[in-house]
Amino acid sequence: MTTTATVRADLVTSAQQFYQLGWMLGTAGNLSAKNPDGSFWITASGKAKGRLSEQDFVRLAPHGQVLESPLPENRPSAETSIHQAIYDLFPEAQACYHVHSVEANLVTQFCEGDSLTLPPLEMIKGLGIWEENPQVSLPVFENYLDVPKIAQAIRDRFSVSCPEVPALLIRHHGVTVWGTSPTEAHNRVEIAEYLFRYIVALG
Ligand SMILES: CSC[C@@H](O)[C@@H](O)C(=O)COP(=O)(O)O
Ligand SMILES: [Zn+2]
Repeated sequence: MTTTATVRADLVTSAQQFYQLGWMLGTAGNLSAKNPDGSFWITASGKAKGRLSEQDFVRLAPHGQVLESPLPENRPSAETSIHQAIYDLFPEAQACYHVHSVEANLVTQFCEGDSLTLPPLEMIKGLGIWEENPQVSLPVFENYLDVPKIAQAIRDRFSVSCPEVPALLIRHHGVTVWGTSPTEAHNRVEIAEYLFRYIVALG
């Protein structure tokens, strides 16, 4: 059974693994996952992601009200508005993960306008695309200092046209993925990062 404690344990484990892969260095990135009551736990802002504890989170209502804060100084991630946009747009999403890798930034040079063509590799199945020779693009968003402006751009674009994959790239920043469980979101981060590494290696 999923409890609010197991949700945080999953997020701590993923953060440690992503940190070890160099995708959550310093305080970079943020992870969230929903609870059975519709609230969600999100990493508190500015925490070192390689050394998270279950205290380093905030539980929020869908509209952002703080419901629980294990440490009084905890503040929700600066990028909470992006997680909220994903949960509002995709009701099936139960977890939303955002990481910063070097490759996610290097692929910027291969973007065409506001999308990045993904290579037609078997690994694309991990993003839910079951086609032969799939022609799939990843949506790309500009990176604004004002994070709610990024969230609004995501809402505007995805409410008109659904992304082909459960992921998006913020230019010069990092990838955000979502899934129907923390495990699925974790796997999708790994798949997205594999595709970025492949694109960069291919040149
Ligand atoms: C290394 S600073 C990165 C931040 O500006 C931001 O992009 C980020 O991913 C982490 O912000 P946080 O507020 O800790 O969730
Ligand atoms: Zn970020």
